[in-house]
Amino acid sequence: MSPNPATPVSLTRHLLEEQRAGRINADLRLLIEVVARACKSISIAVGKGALGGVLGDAGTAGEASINIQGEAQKKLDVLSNEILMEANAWGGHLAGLASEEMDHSVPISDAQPRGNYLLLFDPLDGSSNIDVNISVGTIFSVLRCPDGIGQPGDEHYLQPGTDQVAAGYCTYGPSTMLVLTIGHGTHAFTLDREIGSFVLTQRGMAIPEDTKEFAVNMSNQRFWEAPMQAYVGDLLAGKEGPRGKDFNMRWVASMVADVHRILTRGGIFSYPLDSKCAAKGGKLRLMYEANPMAFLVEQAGGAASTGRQRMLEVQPTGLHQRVPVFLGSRTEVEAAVKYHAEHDAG
Ligand SMILES: O=P(O)(O)OC[C@H]1O[C@](O)(COP(=O)(O)O)[C@@H](O)[C@@H]1O
Ligand SMILES: [Mg+2]
Ligand SMILES: [Mg+2]
Repeated sequence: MSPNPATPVSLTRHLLEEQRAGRINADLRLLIEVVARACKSISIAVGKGALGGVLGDAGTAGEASINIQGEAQKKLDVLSNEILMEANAWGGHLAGLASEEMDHSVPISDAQPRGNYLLLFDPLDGSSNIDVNISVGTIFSVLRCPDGIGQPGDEHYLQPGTDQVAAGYCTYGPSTMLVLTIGHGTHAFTLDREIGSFVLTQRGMAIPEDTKEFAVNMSNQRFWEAPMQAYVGDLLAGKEGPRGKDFNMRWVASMVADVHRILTRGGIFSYPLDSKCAAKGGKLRLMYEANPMAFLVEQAGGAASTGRQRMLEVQPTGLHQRVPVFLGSRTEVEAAVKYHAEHDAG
């Protein structure tokens, strides 16, 4: 439902209304505001592109800088991480944070009393698209810090996605948009560059149940498991095939952009297990990519799965754990899961 443009609702006002309704407390509201402010700074850096000297690989003297994922970091990966770290360094509402770009979580040491929340983020999603001016983004997830512990360690972040108290992403595209849930629907805010604040532009996003659009990196097809081969084979067979309808395909290779399209008009996004990434458990990360996106999608009436389990019920075993991902329009995710279940049942 599009809000009344005559009375724009800023993110601050929206969160205050949520607080008055008892759906969020002041600490969590403040945390989300701080993350949103950091995303505004990242949006400015991304928008400058070559003029800001932010394109290209991090690292010096031809020496690539490799993160814990074994991936060469981009300058914007590092800069976005620093912006989020600095914005949250004063602590207050936060006990600790963890990032795709850092090996271990970082406790907010000098925050007295210690904050109640843990923040996880993918500071720059879609890194392979940075240098070619295609939409990229930031993804974040918020958990409660367990009571009765001193400074949180990596083990305290290993909570299932159902325990998230907030999740969101910011996409840096033609416009900068923040999409957010605190467990009461999924809402979209557009950055009004003139006034410098996020304004509510879509309240209660709703993913259509059915879809004719799928998103997957088809170049990995020969490495997929048999059920995934069969599932996509039937999509490609179109209306002459067992699915009885034609499907279109999209792949931006920025998860934020592909998921934003799905939250806006439906579809299914998948990054399945394949023989190239099987040893790692998948390509995408559970804690700061799959879980926050799954929370947003479910709150918009969609579904999210590993292909074999509801994403939000996966018990995490590692901060940078990877999982297969299927999310989007409910009936289509259920169809993909059914191919895996039938295969596994022999
Ligand atoms: O290069 P591929 O195989 O198409 O993978 C693209 C996927 O990898 C990612 O770029 C991984 O995220 P990062 O850029 O944060 O590492 C996703 O955004 C995207 O969906
Ligand atoms: Mg990512
Ligand atoms: Mg990233």
